[in-house]
Amino acid sequence: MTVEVRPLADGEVRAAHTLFRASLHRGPMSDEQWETFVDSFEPGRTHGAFDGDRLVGTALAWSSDLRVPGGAVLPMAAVTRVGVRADFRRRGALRALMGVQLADVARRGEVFAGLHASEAGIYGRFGYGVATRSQRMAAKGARLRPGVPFGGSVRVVDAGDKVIFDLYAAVGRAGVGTIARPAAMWKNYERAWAIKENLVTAVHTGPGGDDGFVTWRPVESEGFEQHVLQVEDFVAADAGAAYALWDFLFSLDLVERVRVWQRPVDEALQAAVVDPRTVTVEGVEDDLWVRVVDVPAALAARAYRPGDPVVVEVLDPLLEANSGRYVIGPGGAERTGAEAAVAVDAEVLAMVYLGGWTWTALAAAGRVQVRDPDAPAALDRLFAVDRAPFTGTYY
Ligand SMILES: CC(=O)SCCNC(=O)CCNC(=O)[C@H](O)C(C)(C)COP(=O)(O)OP(=O)(O)OC[C@H]1O[C@@H](n2cnc3c(N)ncnc32)[C@H](O)[C@@H]1OP(=O)(O)O
Repeated sequence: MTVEVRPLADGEVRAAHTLFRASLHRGPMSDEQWETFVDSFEPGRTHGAFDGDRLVGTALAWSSDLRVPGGAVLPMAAVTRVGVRADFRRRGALRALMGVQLADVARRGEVFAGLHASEAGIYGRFGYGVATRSQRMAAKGARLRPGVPFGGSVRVVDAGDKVIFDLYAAVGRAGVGTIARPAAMWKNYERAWAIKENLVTAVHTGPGGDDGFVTWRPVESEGFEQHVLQVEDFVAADAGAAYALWDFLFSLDLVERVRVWQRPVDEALQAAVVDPRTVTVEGVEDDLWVRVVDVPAALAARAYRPGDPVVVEVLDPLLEANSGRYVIGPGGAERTGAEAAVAVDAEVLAMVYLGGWTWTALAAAGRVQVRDPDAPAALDRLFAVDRAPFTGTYY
């Protein structure tokens, strides 16, 4: 038995979406819901896996991009809606989908693929690694300390106001690890507005104009006096805008707790509040899983800090063109015939690429083959970044 994978025609996409929803134990969309969703597929980028003429699995991609250390922005396929029929699991449908999809991403000249994983055990085998992480936080009775630098004003905008679409592109992309949000990604907002979900958005205006926004769903916890604000989206151009939005959230009436599930791991909210115990870090979790699809292009595009050059061998049996040795130094990276000081697979390369993990830590964990014991520390000097990489866009 072989599974065949091909791009789906527009008329086949609804069946694929129903299959994907079933893989998450959800029922099909109503016609009304589908109306608001149908154009969230990029033509030619939804793949189907077939057993004969029966659709057994699906995966899609959107055209996005990724900011890398040094500031370059490189094309990235945002992969999502991956699912296989319950009665066809563990028969190679996902493997076939991943193979065809990654080849398609490479053919399109996209340097990366990126996804959010439902389970952490799935995607490493296909060369995806945890490139950015985020912290999940809850605040109860929190107040910012006097002296936390922020200002400006916050306004609540009407449901359906698309001001945040352009605002994200204008102010949300400064950090390493941030990605473009193609129109299809905003469909979740449009769908929530269309079916009148209680999704509230507030925008911060700083000295230079609008520079951040936060979106939340209020959930009643114990009576109307005690709501939990579940923050879904939190975008800020800088720390001043972020603290102004935190201050606004903390100040709202009839709120028992504010929960935010994705903030940068190096945001020091506990140090910015009067009582650090009013803010709980509930977990540090994988954010974006990245697959480096074009290793020479990716290595050449990011910036490196001063230090001695190091030769790294990349082992990538799935995308064999990436395999080989690269000399990496302050001036850039290129292929070399010289002997390698370390060797890594595609998953580990993705983990260190944006600076979210150090080479020394991954070497200590047995994830880097070390041939020269000085090499991991030398690579840490080259790959160092100022801020922890953070994506903060869930899709
Ligand atoms: C980006 C996103 O959309 S994330 C959402 C992913 N989808 C889901 O979680 C929905 C529920 N799950 C499913 O639909 C399926 O079980 C999938 C997509 C996770 C896997 O599909 P399958 O067709 O069963 O995978 P396939 O048979 O190709 O397995 C390939 C390999 O992955 C492994 N694998 C598959 N699923 C899992 C899992 N959940 N955890 C760990 N390993 C897994 C298999 O054991 C196999 O390993 P091997 O290469 O060492 O033999």
